[in-house]
Parts: sequence; C-alpha cells; structure tokens
Amino acid sequence: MASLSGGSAEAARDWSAYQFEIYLNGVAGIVPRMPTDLTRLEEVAGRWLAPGPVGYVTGGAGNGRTVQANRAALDRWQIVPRMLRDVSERDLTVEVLGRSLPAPLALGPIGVLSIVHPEAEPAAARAAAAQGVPYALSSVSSTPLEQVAAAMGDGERWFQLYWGKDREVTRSFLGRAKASGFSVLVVTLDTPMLSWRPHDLDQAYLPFLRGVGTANYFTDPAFQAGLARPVHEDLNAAVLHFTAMFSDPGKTWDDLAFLREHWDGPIVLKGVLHPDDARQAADAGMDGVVVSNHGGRQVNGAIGALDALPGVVAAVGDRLDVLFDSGIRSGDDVFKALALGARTVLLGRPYAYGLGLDGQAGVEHVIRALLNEFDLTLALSGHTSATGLTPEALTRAD
Ligand SMILES: Cc1cc2nc3c(=O)[nH]c(=O)nc-3n(C[C@H](O)[C@H](O)[C@H](O)COP(=O)(O)O)c2cc1C
Ligand SMILES: O=C(O)C(=O)c1ccccc1
Repeated sequence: MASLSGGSAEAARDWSAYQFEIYLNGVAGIVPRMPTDLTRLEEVAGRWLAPGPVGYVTGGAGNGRTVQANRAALDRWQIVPRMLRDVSERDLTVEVLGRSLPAPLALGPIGVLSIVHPEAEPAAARAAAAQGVPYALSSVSSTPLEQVAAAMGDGERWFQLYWGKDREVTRSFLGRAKASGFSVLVVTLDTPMLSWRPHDLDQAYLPFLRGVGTANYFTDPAFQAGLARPVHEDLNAAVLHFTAMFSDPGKTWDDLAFLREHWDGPIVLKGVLHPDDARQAADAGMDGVVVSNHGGRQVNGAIGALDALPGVVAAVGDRLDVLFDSGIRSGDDVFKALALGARTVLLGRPYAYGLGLDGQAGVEHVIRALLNEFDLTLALSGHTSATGLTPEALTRAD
C-alpha cells in the first residue's frame, strides 16, 4: 500500500499496483464495481443517477459541439511507441507551481457535488488526499470550505475562486481559504455568466435555485452583511443575492492586481485559450494558467482545448506553468497533454461520475485507474518519466 503521508513520501507511490490488485481480487471472485475504461462512466452514471443531475454534469453549452471538439482534438493525436529503452522503473512525479506532485494530476474544481452524492465534496476531497493528488475545491461547493479542509488531513488543497462583484466577499473567501490551509488559488475566468445550456434548460434544472452550491456564501459574514435579513429568515432573497453577485462580467485584466495583493501563494488563471491572454497572465505576475474551455460548458463552437495548448505553451511556457483540462478520460489523454507541454492535468467529469456511483471509493477508483493506465502508456511507449515527454512522442492523425 502506498504511503498516505504528504510531501516527498509521495515520490514512492506505486501507480502500477491497481492492475494487480484487480486481477488478484479476481482470484477471490471479485470484479471491479465500476468500469476500468473510464470513458464508459458517463453511460453507467446515466443509468443510475437522476436525470437532472446527470444532464447537469454531462451537458455542454449549446448543442455540444465543443464537448465533441475536446474529444476530437485528443483523438487527432496519436502516440508513436518506442522500443528497447529500459522502462523497468518509471517516475510519475512532476514539479508544478513550486511543489512536487506524485503524478501529473489534480482533481479539478466541480461545484454542487451534492447533486450526485450526499457526501459531496468532502468525499471527493478525501479520495484525493488518500491518493496524494491535490483537490481543487470550487467556490460553489455544497459544503463549506472549512469542512472540506478538515476532511482532507494533510492532503494538498487548492481553492477555486469565482470572482464575484463583492470585494469584501472575495477578501473573506481568500482569508478563509488561507486559514484552512488552501495553498494555490485557481481563478476561473471563463464563467462571468452561465452559458446557454439546453440540457438544463429543457429540464428547467439549475442546482442553485434549489439552494445547492451556496454553502461558502451563506456561511460567510461578508455575504451575510449584504442581506436585509438573515439567510434562514429569507432563503429566496439569499439565493437571489447569490445569483446576482457570484460572478462579475465587468472584470478586466487590471483587476488582477487585487488578487495578487490579497493572496500570497501561487495564482493560476483557469480558462485561458488564446496565447495573448496567456501573455497577459504572465505580465500580471500569475504563476500558472489552465488551458481549458470548461469542458465545453461555456462557449459552444470554441476551439478544442488540446488544440489551444501548443500555442499557449509556445507563448508562455517558459514564464509560468501551463496546466490543462477539458476532455481527459484516460491515461493516453494525460500522455498527450503532457507531450504537448502541459505540466499537470485537471480531471473533471470522470471523478464526478465516480463519486455519484460509489462515493469516495468511486473517486479513488477513477484516480487509480487513470494513473495506472498513464503509467502503462508511458512504459509501453518507451518513456520513463512524466516530465520528459515532448511532441516527438506523438504524430498528428490527419
Ligand atoms: C458539473 C460541473 C461543475 C463544474 N463546476 C466548476 C466550478 O465550480 N468551477 C470551475 O472552475 N470549473 C467547474 N467546472 C469545470 C471543470 O473544472 C473542468 O474545467 C471541466 O469539467 C473539464 O472538462 P471535462 O469534464 O470534460 O474533463 C465544472 C464542470 C462540471 C462538469
Ligand atoms: O456548471 C459549471 O460548469 C460551473 O462551473 C458552475 C458555475 C456556477 C455554479 C456552479 C457550477
């Protein structure tokens, strides 16, 4: 069993163990509860979870063209395996944002997780901590950030900020996150408003209007100060106030100075697709960007995220850390993103399905399956280190 402690002990983690554990269980007549092909999770989740939540998680903006573009972009690259290169020992550790991670993976921010499982974010966070990968907690979590932090032990915690209209609430969130041991700030830029989402519109389903996703706000003194009456005395007014202030379409690059001033750890901007935006991030003193189109959930018709990665890496790869998400479903996807210059990937929907189907154990299954498959892809393609991959490991399929 791999070490559960933090820091450099993570370097010793053996990601190849899951495959053997599964086969050994087979001797006792036990097969995995969930698919080991993570691309099948969506279909299985669709059978077991309620239609509103499933639509919310799987859905994209518009008719789903960018959800498809994310997959098409990954499928357009193919790995060209190399032979006879001694792959007996592999090292999956990476350096990112000034820390060492045991593998090039973090759980990305996904809000409102109580719609898929009652244990919600704390269960996902415990799974991440148990596997030694960072957990990025969403601003719009179903559980207050202090409770999520408490569930994580010494697990690495990142806080995702929805940068709203109220400065005092932002300041308060940053203070609370810092006090609870969140070390990296992930600021999401691509959601100044929610996009046109037919999956949710057709079912008239929006979690916040059912009070889900407001936990950090309703427990926040600065948020409460903006209400005429306490949250519990007028829930509707509180929900409306939340929807009016949680994001701010008026923000510009100049506003980043405020965050730099109030957060002394690494700041990562999530949702960067254009090289010039990446340059502006570097100019503003940011420590990283996440090349992401929010899993195709914001701009329908937007560029597939992987298609945007090389341009951003060329523009700023030597000035800040480039992370990646949107469409990662397998170990070979991780390989491709790293080969094109990402230092680490964030996992999205697959872990939400894992949580919905089997709570913390389901999320741990997803992490272990993904990283074991990545380790095997690395080895079988003739590589031994997650940091050494270059575009030469790939070829364009078209
Ligand atoms: C149900 C759901 C909720 C999400 N909530 C947030 C959020 O609160 N903050 C955020 O920055 N991104 C959020 N995202 C986007 C993810 O962080 C990530 O960018 C996206 O899921 C990656 O695409 P993929 O799931 O196709 O891999 C959410 C995504 C989903 C599916
Ligand atoms: O649904 C999303 O993609 C998302 O990021 C979000 C935005 C606001 C509240 C909850 C989730």
